[in-house]
Amino acid sequence: MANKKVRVKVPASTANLGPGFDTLGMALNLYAWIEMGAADHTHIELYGDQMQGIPTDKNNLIYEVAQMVFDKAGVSCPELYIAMYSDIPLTRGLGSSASAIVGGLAAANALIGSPFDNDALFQMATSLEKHPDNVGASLFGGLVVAFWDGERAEHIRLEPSDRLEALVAIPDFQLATEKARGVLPQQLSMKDAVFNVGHSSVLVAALASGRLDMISRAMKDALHQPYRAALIPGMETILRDASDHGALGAALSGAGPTLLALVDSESAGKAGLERFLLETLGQENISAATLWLKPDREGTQVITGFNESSTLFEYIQGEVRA
Ligand SMILES: Nc1ncnc2c1ncn2[C@@H]1O[C@H](COP(=O)(O)OP(=O)(O)O)[C@@H](O)[C@H]1O
Ligand SMILES: N[C@@H](CCOP(=O)(O)O)C(=O)O
Repeated sequence: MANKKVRVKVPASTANLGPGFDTLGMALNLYAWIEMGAADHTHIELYGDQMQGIPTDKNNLIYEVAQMVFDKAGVSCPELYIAMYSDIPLTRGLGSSASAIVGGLAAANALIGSPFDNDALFQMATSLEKHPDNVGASLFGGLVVAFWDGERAEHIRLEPSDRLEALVAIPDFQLATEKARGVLPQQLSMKDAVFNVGHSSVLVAALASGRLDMISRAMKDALHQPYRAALIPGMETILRDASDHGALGAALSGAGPTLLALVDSESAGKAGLERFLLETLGQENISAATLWLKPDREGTQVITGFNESSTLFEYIQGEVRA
C-alpha cells in the first residue's frame, strides 16, 4: 500500500439539464467525503442524515468499486476501513450513486499510489453507472458534455458562468433512477429526436458562451421529462412557468424527483421563485426542501496533508467552519 489512509471530497451533480439526456451534467457545491485505508477486517462507518439503508458490509458500493480498482491494478486488498459522510440526498436526482462510485474509485486509486489517471477513472465510473453525465460532472467538476458508446466515454469540460446559480427543490420522497428510466419509451419519433438535438446543442452553446438569455428557450426536452412527469406531480407546471418567476430555465434534476431552476445570480426576485416551487409542489401535497447551490468547479479532490489522528467527521467540521 503506497498510502496508509486517504480522504477524498466528491461533489453532487445534476444531470441532463433538460434536453441533454445522459450527456450533460453539472457539478454542484454539495459534497460527500470518503476516507479509506487497508484494515485487518472490513469496517464501514457512515455518518450524516443521508446514509440510512446503505449497507455497511462488503455489499457496500464503495467497497465494491474499490475492489474493482485493486483488481485492475493487480493489487490485493480484501479488507478495508471505509468512512463516509455525505450531504447529498439519496435517490433524489442529485447523483448520490455517481458520487459514491467516483469517490470510491478515486479513494482506492489514491490508496495504491494513483496508478490510474482521471480518464481511466472516468471510463470505469461510466461503465458502472451506465451513463457518463453524473460521473463526469462529479469527477471533473464544472459542466461536462459527454457521450458513451458502451466501450469508451468521451467528454469536454466547460467552465460555468460566474453568474450561474441553481435552486433545487428536493421532494420528500425517493425515486430510484432505475424506476424513472423504466418509464421511458424504447423508440422516439424523428421529430422529437430533432427537437432534442437542437435544444441540447443550443443549450450547450449558450452555457459555453455565457448566453444566459438563451437558456429558457433551449432548456426544453421531448425525450424523458414528458414521460417522467407522472412520477413527479407539479413538475409540468414548474418547468412551464419557472421562467415567469425569475428562473433562467428549469428541468428535472437527473431522473428526479428533485427539480432544478437555473438562476442568474444578478437577478432579483429569488424569494418569489423559491415560493413558486414550494407552493406548486405543496398544491400536490408534496413537501420539499430547497437549497441554493453554485456549480462546483474542482470536481473530485484527493485531500493531502491531513492529520491522520483526526476523524473524518472532525476534519469535515473543520472544513465547513473554515
Ligand atoms: N454512499 C453510498 N454508499 C453506497 N451506496 C450508495 C451510496 N450513495 C448512493 N448509493 C446507492 O445509490 C442508490 C441511489 O442511486 P440512484 O437511484 O441512481 O439515485 P441518485 O439520483 O441519488 O444517484 C442508493 O439507493 C444506493 O443503493
Ligand atoms: N441521465 C440519467 C441521470 C440520472 O441521474 P440521477 O442523479 O437521478 O441518478 C437519467 O436521466 O436517467
